[in-house]
This record gives sequence, structure tokens and C-alpha cells, in this order.
Amino acid sequence: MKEPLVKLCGNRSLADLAKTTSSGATHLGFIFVKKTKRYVRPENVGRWVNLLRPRQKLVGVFVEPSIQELEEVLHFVDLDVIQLHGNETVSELLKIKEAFGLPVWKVIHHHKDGEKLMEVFQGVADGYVIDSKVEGAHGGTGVSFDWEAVPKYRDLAHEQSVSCLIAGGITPERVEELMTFNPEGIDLSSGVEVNEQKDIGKIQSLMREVERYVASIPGR
Ligand SMILES: O=C(O)c1ccccc1NCC(=O)[C@H](O)[C@H](O)COP(=O)(O)O
Repeated sequence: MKEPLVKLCGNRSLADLAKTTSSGATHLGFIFVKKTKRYVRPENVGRWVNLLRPRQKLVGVFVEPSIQELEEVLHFVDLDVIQLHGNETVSELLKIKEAFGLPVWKVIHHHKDGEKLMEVFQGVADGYVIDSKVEGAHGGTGVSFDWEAVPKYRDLAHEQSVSCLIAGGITPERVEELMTFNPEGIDLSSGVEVNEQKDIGKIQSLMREVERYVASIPGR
């Protein structure tokens, strides 16, 4: 078992980013989906990351973006990963990979055919984020799915030799329970927020739980 990837997503301000970068998170996420509550302007994100020079990988979250939309963001922000959080097709993923040469993570909204959908993206997606399916929303809902399903998603991604992060309603209080299913990585937004801002206390208590889990891995 390896140390889990930790993605802190939905950074909305320089203050949020200062808190998330100071944690041991491996990935920091930004929502570039217009008309959603965590949308951030790419020019602002470009400025923030230059001020902070984060060591962590930067992930841009999009829903069915056009190539032009992606170009506009990448002009300002040097993303490490493009995360597609909508109903994108294999051919759309291929076009995006060809256009930018960046790793593309596909979000699978957990449902009974989630595994079949991962098979469809085999050899194309460079990673997966498994999130809850909530009517009328794409992500950042604070709603979790049945974590009994985590091992099957993790193993399928492992067979494809790509990463798999679990998202949806994870909180510092519940992360210990989630870790019993040995996810490769976790992705949080609402669970480390208070009043729509990232909360340093919640981030620190999340990272303490993750460290406790890491310390319990045999051979450490
Ligand atoms: O966060 C949003 O507002 C959002 C909007 C549209 C598409 C995706 C969005 N969030 C994606 C994320 O990566 C979240 O981290 C993930 O869904 C987990 O969210 P939460 O349940 O709040 O921890």
C-alpha cells in the first residue's frame, strides 16, 4: 500500500490556496466551470500560483469544455492535469489529449454501470476520479456514495495502470472509515470548507488522519 494521493479541490481565492498549499496535499484543484459557485477566473489562478509557487500538481476541473475554453485557461495557468467532470466521450478525450499533451482524468459518477464506463475509457483516460451522482450537479456536492464500491474501482484503474481518486462528501471525521477501503487517493472540497472558504483547522485534521493511516501501513 502506498501513501494516498490527496487532492484539495475548489480553491476559490489566494487565501484558500495559501491554506491548501501549506498542507501535504499532492494535488490542488480549481473549478473552471462557469456559473458554478467555485468557478475561478484563470487569470486570477495564474497570479495566485505565481505568488505561491506551489510544489503540488495543479488540476483544472472542466465540464465538457471546448478546445478554445481549455486554451483560454492554459494561457494563464500551467496545469499538470485536466479533469473532465461531465459526460465527455472517448473521442473528446482523445482530441483534448492530442491538442495539449497533458494527462486527462475522467470523472465517473458512481452508478451501477460505473465499471463498464471505465472499460470504455481504458487506454485513453490517464486517471479517474469517482464522484457521487447527484441530480442537477456535477461535483462539489458534499454527498458521498457507498464506499463498499471503492475497491472495485481502485482495482480496475490499477489494471489499466492509471490512478483512481475517490471524491464526494469526504470529511476529516469520515476519512478513517474511507481508508479502510484502501483508496489510492482522495479528493475533497466541501469537507474542508467553512462558510465557503477552505478551513485550516479542517485541512490539518484531515492531514493528521491521513498521516495516521500512512503510519499504520505495514513496513513503515
Ligand atoms: O466543486 C464544484 O463546485 C464543482 C462544480 C462542477 C464540477 C465539479 C466540481 N467539483 C469537483 C471536485 O473535484 C470536487 O472536489 C469533488 O466533486 C468532491 O466534492 P465534495 O463532495 O464537495 O468534497
